[in-house]
Amino acid sequence: MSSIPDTLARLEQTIAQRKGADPSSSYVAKLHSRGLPIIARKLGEEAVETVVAALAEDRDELVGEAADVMFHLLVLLSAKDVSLAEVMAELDRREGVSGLDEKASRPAE
Ligand SMILES: N=c1c2ncn([C@@H]3O[C@H](COP(=O)(O)OP(=O)(O)OP(=O)(O)O)[C@@H](O)[C@H]3O)c2ncn1[C@@H]1O[C@H](COP(=O)(O)O)[C@@H](O)[C@H]1O
Repeated sequence: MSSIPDTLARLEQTIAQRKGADPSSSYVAKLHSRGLPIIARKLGEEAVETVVAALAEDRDELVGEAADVMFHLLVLLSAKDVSLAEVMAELDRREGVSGLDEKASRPAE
C-alpha cells in the first residue's frame, strides 16, 4: 500500500505536469481549460457525492468518491497556485489543538 504523502505528492506533480497538456487527451488539462468556476463546481459535486455515499452506507462507493474529492481538490489548489505543502503546514500548525478549544478562543462576534 502506498504511503499517504507519497501518493498525494505524486498526484500533485502529475497535475502540475498535465495542466498545460492538450485538453483532448488530458482530463486535468480539460478542467483547467474550462476555468476555475467549473473546477470549483466539480469539487462541490464530488463532495456531495461523497456525502451521499457515506449516508448510503456504501463503503466502496465512499472510497471512490473520497478519491474523486481529493483529486479535484488538488486540481483546484493547483489552479490557485496553492501547494499541498502549504495545506500540510496548516494541518501541522493545528496539530494538538482541539477544535473545541480553538473555537472557544475565537473573538466573540
Ligand atoms: N486521479 C485522477 C482522477 N480521479 C478522477 N478522475 C476523473 O474525474 C472525472 C470525474 O468523473 P465524473 O464521472 O464525476 O465526471 P464526468 O461526468 O466524467 O466529467 P464532466 O464531463 O462532468 O466534467 C472522471 O473523468 C475521472 O476519470 C481523475 N482523472 C485523473 N486522475 C489522475 O490524474 C492523472 C492525469 O490525468 P489526465 O490529465 O487525464 O492525463 C491520471 O494519471 C491520474 O493519476
